Amino acid sequence: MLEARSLAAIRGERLVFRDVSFRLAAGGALLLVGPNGAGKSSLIRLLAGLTPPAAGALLWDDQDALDDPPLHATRLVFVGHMDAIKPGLTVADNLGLARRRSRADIVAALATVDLERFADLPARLLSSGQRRRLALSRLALSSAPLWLLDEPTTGLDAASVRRLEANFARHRAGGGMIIAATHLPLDLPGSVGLDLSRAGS
Ligand SMILES: Nc1ncnc2c1ncn2[C@@H]1O[C@H](COP(=O)(O)OP(=O)(O)OP(=O)(O)O)[C@@H](O)[C@H]1O
Repeated sequence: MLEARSLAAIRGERLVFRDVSFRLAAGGALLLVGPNGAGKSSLIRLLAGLTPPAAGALLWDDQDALDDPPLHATRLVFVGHMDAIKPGLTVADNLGLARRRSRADIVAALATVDLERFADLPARLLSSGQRRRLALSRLALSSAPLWLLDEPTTGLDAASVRRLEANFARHRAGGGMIIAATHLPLDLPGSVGLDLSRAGS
């Protein structure tokens, strides 16, 4: 169970949001919405433990989640909208970079986003939507329960969005949790919406 209690974020000198509270149980999904600048990315970074909250608390199974940042990092995968892809490496080597992975695991992860036939292509040759899919294939390499996704479907074609939605459904069926910020329609059945335009000062 992930629980946010009255979280607030300050970026620069500005209070971006305050009093953001929610609970997310195993299998749950939370959709962050709100206009540009409402603080969706700021909240995701905070939930990922990348920036501290200005106020409030984040709990994991009733314990302070941010007390032990390395432990919190093992609970989640964060796919931000900067794709963090090394253009000089092949598609497969981009996935094997952080930890040694077997070729079979890498190809299986690429297959979740229909990129396996591009495994040996330099990543710089991918289109922007394919780069996005490569970033999203990292989800399949992790067993972390919490997926934090910033604009996951930007630049994706309709078939890729549907494939991603199926991946989301599988993750949730196995007890995983999803928090996604998006401006685009995303089919996350039973998800809860959190509108950050109502959480400003
Ligand atoms: N590093 C930073 N330093 C100062 N201000 C920042 C920083 N990052 C973000 N901000 C400000 O924080 C506010 C919230 O930004 P954030 O990126 O969280 O919004 P968002 O809801 O994700 O927007 P978008 O829909 O455009 O992606 C904005 O006013 C932005 O200018």
